[in-house]
Amino acid sequence: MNEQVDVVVIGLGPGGEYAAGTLAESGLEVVGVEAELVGGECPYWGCVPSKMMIRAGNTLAETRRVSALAGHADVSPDWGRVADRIRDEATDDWNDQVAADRLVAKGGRLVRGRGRLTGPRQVTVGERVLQARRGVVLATGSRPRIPPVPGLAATPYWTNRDAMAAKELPTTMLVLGGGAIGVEVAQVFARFTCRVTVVEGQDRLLSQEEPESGELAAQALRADGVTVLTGLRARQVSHDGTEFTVFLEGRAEPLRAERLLVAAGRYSELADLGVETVGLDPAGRIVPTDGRMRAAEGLWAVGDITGHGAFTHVSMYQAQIAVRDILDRPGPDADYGALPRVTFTDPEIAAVGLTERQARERGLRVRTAVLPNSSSTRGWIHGPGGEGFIKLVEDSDRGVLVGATSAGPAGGELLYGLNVAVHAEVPVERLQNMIYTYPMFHRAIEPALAALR
Ligand SMILES: Cc1cc2nc3c(=O)[nH]c(=O)nc-3n(C[C@H](O)[C@H](O)[C@H](O)COP(=O)(O)OP(=O)(O)OC[C@H]3O[C@@H](n4cnc5c(N)ncnc54)[C@H](O)[C@@H]3O)c2cc1C
Ligand SMILES: NC(=O)c1ccc[n+]([C@@H]2O[C@H](COP(=O)([O-])OP(=O)(O)OC[C@H]3O[C@@H](n4cnc5c(N)ncnc54)[C@H](O)[C@@H]3O)[C@@H](O)[C@H]2O)c1
Repeated sequence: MNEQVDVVVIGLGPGGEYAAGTLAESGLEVVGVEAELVGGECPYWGCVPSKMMIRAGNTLAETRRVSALAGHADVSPDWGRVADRIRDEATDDWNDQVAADRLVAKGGRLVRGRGRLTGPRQVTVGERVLQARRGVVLATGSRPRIPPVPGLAATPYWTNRDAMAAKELPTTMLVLGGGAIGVEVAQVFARFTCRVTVVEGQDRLLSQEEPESGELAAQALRADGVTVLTGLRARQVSHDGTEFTVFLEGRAEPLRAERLLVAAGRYSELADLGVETVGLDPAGRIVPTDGRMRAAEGLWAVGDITGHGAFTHVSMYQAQIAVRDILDRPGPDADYGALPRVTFTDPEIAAVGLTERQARERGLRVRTAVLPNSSSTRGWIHGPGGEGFIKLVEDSDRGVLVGATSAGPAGGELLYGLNVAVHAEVPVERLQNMIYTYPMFHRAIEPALAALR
């Protein structure tokens, strides 16, 4: 069956769904192709359920601080409440009808199935061949990377999908990987009394971020009873029907646990997308794009597949740019200089732009400052749970911030001001002469600016 349409969007995660819906609303004939659930990883197995868990875990942690601040509270964690809320409020029990209807209400058409490029501006889904007059948007996201550890593939390991859908928590869990997923899930599960061990191959948690961020994450996890092992890799994994046994390099004693969560990064599979039919490398790790998200003639790519940061906000930002380009509307090219990200541990660890190391590697002349929250009035008032810091990275030749980290109880929200400063290249001298509200956590930015060395 051959059909002519204006645009075909393959993959309806956050970026694809936005692009398909917006293009359809603008009057184009749009087909969205989705192999699983409309909405993608974020609402069903990613951001939304994980943040719902974290909200619950943080509530428990806060009540445990009552004794230090306000009296006495007895808390009995109940994972059932969290699992129910994820089923009822977040995922509709992993049913995407509402999202599918939303696309149709905007004028789009949904084709369920796995799409692949079969030539320029052409997508095939099963027997159906869709010819897209304007072009195709590729938004097929990413999947968990399973490291090639001997034995691992044959075991019933968990990925983020199993962790997000868990109706009951295991009593013990090993987490392979101390990145964003590893630390967020480890802390929540520990707060619901699961005994968790995180094994991270690099010498610190959150290894892409500032060293201070990794240290803070490790401190926070340890305070919740998590065992944190860094600089160690698994060399053999097995499962005996009940329990996992994991041998680590350089250690004779194995680790054992009821569950093993693999959180060792994600990858995009291009081999089955037919990208070679439009001149792209099917063995590539990402789809390279220009500033307008163009990947080839009549092809745009957005989201995790572009390799510019596996975040929902990146996918949606890119989708906005691709939509503008498809509709021939003016607007700036994609700019990743002020890419914000937040790891939702308690305390939240947020960052924008370059780390100190990245800035130095780019040959910038760098001044930095690190200020602990405890040195600010608000940090001191907050007491337990107020741990964190502000770190600033300045390109001293230009006198602007090129990176910043804000960690603390509101670290993610506080990042917004720093995000604007980095994005808009606000001169440090101007930042030093504005009024900072007393006694907010963000007030620590003022002395941090003064401490740049
Ligand atoms: C546990 C977890 C927590 C996260 N938390 C956050 C967070 O707090 N904040 C944040 O910004 N990001 C977070 N992320 C990352 C975020 O979920 C992803 O960056 C985002 O979902 C990527 O969007 P995307 O548009 O690239 O597509 P995806 O969400 O990856 O969706 C791609 C869609 O394409 C479909 N598809 C794939 N191949 C085909 C095909 N051939 N044909 C048809 N359909 C296809 C898939 O079924 C899927 O629905 C988290 C991720 C995880 C796993
Ligand atoms: N709050 C958020 O925005 C949020 C939350 C979760 C996930 N995400 C996104 O999803 C992506 C995937 O998350 P992730 O945590 O799986 O990946 P990640 O890339 O953030 O971290 C993976 C970690 O696993 C380690 N690792 C890899 N192989 C290993 C091995 N064999 N043994 C031990 N450690 C190993 C890596 O060194 C790395 O630190 C993130 O990069 C992020 O973009 C975002």
